[in-house]
Amino acid sequence: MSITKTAEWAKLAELAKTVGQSSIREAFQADPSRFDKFNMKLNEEGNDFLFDFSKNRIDENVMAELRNLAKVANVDAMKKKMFGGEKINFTEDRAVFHVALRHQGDEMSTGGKNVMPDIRAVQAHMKEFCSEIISGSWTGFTGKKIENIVNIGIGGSDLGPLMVTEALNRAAQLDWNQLVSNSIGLDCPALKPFKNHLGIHFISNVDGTHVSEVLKKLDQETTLCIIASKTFTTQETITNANSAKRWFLSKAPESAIAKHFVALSTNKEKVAAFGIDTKNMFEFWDWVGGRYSLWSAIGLSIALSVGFDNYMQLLKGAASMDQHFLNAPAESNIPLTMALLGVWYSNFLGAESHAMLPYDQYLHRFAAYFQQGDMESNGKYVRRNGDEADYQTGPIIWGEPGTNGQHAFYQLIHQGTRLIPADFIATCKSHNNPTGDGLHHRLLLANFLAQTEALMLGKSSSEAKAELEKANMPAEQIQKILPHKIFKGNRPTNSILLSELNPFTLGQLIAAYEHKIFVQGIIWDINSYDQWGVELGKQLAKQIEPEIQKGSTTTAHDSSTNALINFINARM
Ligand SMILES: O=P(O)(O)OC[C@H]1O[C@](O)(CO)[C@@H](O)[C@@H]1O
Repeated sequence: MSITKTAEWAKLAELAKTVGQSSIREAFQADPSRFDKFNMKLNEEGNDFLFDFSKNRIDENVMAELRNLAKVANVDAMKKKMFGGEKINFTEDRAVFHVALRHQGDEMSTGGKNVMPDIRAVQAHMKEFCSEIISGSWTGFTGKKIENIVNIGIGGSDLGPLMVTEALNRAAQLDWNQLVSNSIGLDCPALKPFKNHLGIHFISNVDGTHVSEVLKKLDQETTLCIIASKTFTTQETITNANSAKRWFLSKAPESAIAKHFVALSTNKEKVAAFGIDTKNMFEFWDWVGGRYSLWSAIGLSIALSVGFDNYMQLLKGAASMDQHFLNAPAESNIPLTMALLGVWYSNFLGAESHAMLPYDQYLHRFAAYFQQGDMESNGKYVRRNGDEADYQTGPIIWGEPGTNGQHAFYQLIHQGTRLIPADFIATCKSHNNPTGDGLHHRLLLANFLAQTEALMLGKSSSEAKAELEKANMPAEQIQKILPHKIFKGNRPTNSILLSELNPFTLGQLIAAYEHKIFVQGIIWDINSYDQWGVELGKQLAKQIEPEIQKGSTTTAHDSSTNALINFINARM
């Protein structure tokens, strides 16, 4: 039965006409303890995680009905199946078991096999390798230490490591206290740096510009290439890897490949065929989805960048969120609540997108990472039974860090015609304090807080009018300008506050969003763990590639595709 035919769905559709249209501003005025009712907190290993969802068009009734919807959709049973290693990715006949990769105990089984010994063996290999590279005991073909790491991969084999290495990029290179002679003391305590001396680079796009621009700055003697590909067949990655090999061999002998190329993959044969010694391969398994793979060997570039211990802290943070998701009751379950709010806006209030707005420059790739995480997972119209969904599924995920976004697209969130629920993410402490008195971080947080308040409150006609009158604007002018100065408000936001950004809290944050995606996929009755939708374009690209030849013409396609190919071929 379609979820839309349930009594719970019908009740929510009714509530959408009342509570869904009601004023959040008035709800706060009517209930001074609204925040207390609609926030959830975690404290793990000295790290605080606050999820405030009080600035939403909800009441207790709506939340209870949303939780009932999760119940009829069997979220709890499916959650147990995922953590139990069952093959819930039925179109690929695979378990969805990335949670095992960050498990802190000794047993997690799928298909009757405890996978923890294999996971620990790969982690031990990663640890040893990281220690050799970071300490410099691993040397290149001319005896020099490795200085630069290049991760060659795409999608899940790129975006996770890229996002996390950027997020933990705090290095101990800039001590503002020494630069600012009249420092008035640190408001923001200096936090621990994570990043070490290694340069980390990423090559993903098949555009030859990407590989060229990255490699031109590097030296073959001191560079390590990590070829990251679950399948080791992805066209972009193999093309880039071959070009990197060509670049390397222009200066080094074939025998030096073992010191400068390692592979992260599930496919031993293809790795060997590429010319990488399988001793230098870090394995993972088919039950790790590409977009959930940063917890596996795919995280090697992260471990190299911030050290193995910090990498394990990231996994530990994710594991703590796993336990919370698995065991916390629905009434205090953060990922479940994030998911239910998304369903509320997508399915009952017509929202088409969801903005992710981290007020933290280190998280500048966070939205890009979850574009794949969410949209490749839940961008599907076919239900698990093969029927077409008669409701909206995955939203469009987008976002940029604040405050930059404020000067770019927030106009549309404030006064546009669309409803855009948004997650605002910030940290209480900053890693950087250029003025010595915490000014930057206070301004950042003031903007973070002001935006969610403004989106919720809006500005009424009388408020806008009073402002204009105070500025002594002539009545005629006020009349003309007033409609443009009104903000309807009532725009929903969640606020997520971390005490600080560190490997542990980052792990928690990522895992929370992963589980949100899981819950939504269950409610929408889709398989969140396959990605057949990216196949058709790949197939056609393979067919078209040989037709792109200087001077040749084609009539094999529709008139637009033919004309485009012929236009290119005439100008190459
Ligand atoms: O790691 P691989 O096998 O090279 O795949 C890269 C990416 O390609 C996809 O299969 C499709 O975009 C992703 O799911 C995956 O993360």
